[in-house]
Amino acid sequence: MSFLGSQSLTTYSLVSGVALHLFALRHGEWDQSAPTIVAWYLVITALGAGTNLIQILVGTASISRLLGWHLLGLFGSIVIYRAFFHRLRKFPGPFVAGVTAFYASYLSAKKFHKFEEVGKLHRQYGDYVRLGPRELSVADPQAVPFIYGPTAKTTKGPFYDGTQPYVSLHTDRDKKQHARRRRTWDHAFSTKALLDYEPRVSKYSAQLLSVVSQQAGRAMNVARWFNYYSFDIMGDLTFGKSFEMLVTGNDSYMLSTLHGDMQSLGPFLHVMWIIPFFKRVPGLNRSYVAFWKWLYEQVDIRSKNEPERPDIFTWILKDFRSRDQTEKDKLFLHGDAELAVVAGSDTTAATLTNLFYELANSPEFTARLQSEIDTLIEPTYREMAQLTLLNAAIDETLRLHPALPSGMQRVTPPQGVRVGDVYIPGDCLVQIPLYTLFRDERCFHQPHAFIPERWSTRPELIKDGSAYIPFGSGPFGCAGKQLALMEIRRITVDLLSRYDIALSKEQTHEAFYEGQQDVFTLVHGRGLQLVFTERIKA
Ligand code: HEM
Repeated sequence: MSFLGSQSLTTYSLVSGVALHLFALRHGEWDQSAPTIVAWYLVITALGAGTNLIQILVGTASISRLLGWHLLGLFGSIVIYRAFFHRLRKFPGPFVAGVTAFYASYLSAKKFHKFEEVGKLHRQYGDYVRLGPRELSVADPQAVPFIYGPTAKTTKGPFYDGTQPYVSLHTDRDKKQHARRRRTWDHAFSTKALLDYEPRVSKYSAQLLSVVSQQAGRAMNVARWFNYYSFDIMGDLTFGKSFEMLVTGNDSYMLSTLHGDMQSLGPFLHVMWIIPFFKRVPGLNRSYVAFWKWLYEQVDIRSKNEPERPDIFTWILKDFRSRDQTEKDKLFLHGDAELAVVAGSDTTAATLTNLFYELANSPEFTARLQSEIDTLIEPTYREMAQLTLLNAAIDETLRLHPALPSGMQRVTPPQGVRVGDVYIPGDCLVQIPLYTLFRDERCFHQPHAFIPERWSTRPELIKDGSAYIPFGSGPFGCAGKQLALMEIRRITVDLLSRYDIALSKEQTHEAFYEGQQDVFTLVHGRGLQLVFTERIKA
C-alpha cells in the first residue's frame, strides 16, 4: 500500500527542484555552502533508502528515480532561467557561457591562456561579452573608472572568498573593514618603511648577482631565479627569514605548494563552489591542511622574534596586538601573512621575466638604458626611481604583459552601473581583461609593439592613459607597488650595469609566449633562457 501515488510524487520531485532554484539558489551566493548542500542530499538520500520511507509513501518508486526528477527540475530550471530570463541575457557571447560557468573554466584550462581566449571573444562579440551566467567581461576603456576607480560603487566578487575562512586584506569583501585594514598596510609601505626594506632588497639582489656571475656565458633560466629573488625577499619581509632559494638553488615548500595549487585550482576560479570541497573533504584537503599548519608555525616563530629593523609583518602584528585577538583576528593575521608572500612574489617575478625578455629583444634600447644606469655610481632607491628609461621600460612591460592579465572580479551595486549608453544590471560579476585593454588601439598607438619611449619622449603614442592600471586603482589597488618597483629597479640596475643580455639560442619566442600561464597572476611555466655576458665598458 502507498500513501501517495507514484505519479504525483514524481511531479512533486520535479517541482521541488524547480522551486529550490527559483526561491532559494537563484538569490545570493551559495559557493561556500556547496559541501553542506551536497552533504544534505547524501543524508536525505541515505535516510530515504535506509528506512524504506519511500516504500511507505509510494510503494514502488525508488529514491534514485525521485532524486533524478528533482535534479532534472533543478538543473532544467537553472538552464532555462539563465538562457532566457537572466538580467544578462541581452549581452552577446557564446550560448554555453550564459548557461554554465564551466565555460570560462574551460577557457582557463585550455593552455592556461585565458587572456588570449577572452581577447578573441571580444574581437568576435564586441566590448561587452557574457562570459558566465552572471558574469560580463568588459573591454570598454570608458568602463575602467566605473568598475575599478576610486569612486566606483562595485565591490569584490565571490572569487575572493577562495581563501575562506582566512580573510586577508586582499580577500576582504567588506569595504569598511577593508578600509580599516588597508591603513595598516599603507603604513607598512610608507616611504619611511620602504627605507627599512631597501638593505634587504639589496642583499638578495647581490645574491642573485652572484648566481649570475657563476652562470655567465651560459644559458640560464632567469624566470626561475627571479622567482627565487622575489620569494626570498617576501620571506624575509614577512617571516623574518628568507626561503634561501637563491642560496640553495632549490624550490622552497612555499613556492612549490603555491605553484602547484595555482595550476590545479586556477581553472576553477569561475566555479568557486568547487573550492570548498578541496578544503573540507578529508583526503582532498591534505595539502591545504598541511600548508596552513606550516604557515601557523612560521607566524608563530616570527611573532616571537622581532627583527632589528621593522618588516611588513611588524605592522600587521602591531595591529593584531592592539585588538582583542579573537578567532576572527587570528584568521585575518594568518590570511595577511599568506597574502604578503603571495601578492608580492609571482607578480614581481613575472614582471622581471617579461622585462628581461623585452630588453633582450631590444638591444638598441637596452644599450641606451645601460648608459642611463652608468650615470649612477652607487645608486640608491631614490636615485633609481628617477631613471626615465628604466621606468619607461617597466611601464611598457606591464602594459604588454600585465601581471594580472585577466583583471580583477567585481560585483555591480544593486542599482547597476551605467557606462555611456550601456547599462550593466546590479548584482552581476564584471571583470576588465587588462591584457586586451592595454593592447587596445583606442588607448595606444601600435599597441602590440614594445615602445618604452611612449612613457618618456613620445607621449603622443598614448591615446588614453587613464585605462592603464597594471597595479589596479582605487581603494583595492596594489598596496605593495613601491616595494615591487624597488625590487625590479634594484636587480635590473645591478644586472645591466655588469652584463649584456641575449636570448639563448634555444629560446624561441613561441616557447616564451606558450609558456606564459594565466592563473589569476601570470606565471612562466616554461621559463626564459637568457645568456648574460660581462660588459666591456669603454
Ligand atoms: C609588479 C608587481 C605587482 C603588480 C603588477 C601588482 C598588481 C596588483 C593588482 C592589480 C592588485 C589588485 C588585485 C585585486 O584587486 O584583486 C594588487 C593588490 C595587492 N598587491 Fe600587488 N602587485 C605587484 C606587487 C606587489 C608586491 C611586491 C606586494 C607586496 C606585498 C603587493 C601587495 C599587494 C596587496 C597587499 C594587494 C591587495 C590590496 C588591497 O586589496 O587593498 N603587490 N596588486
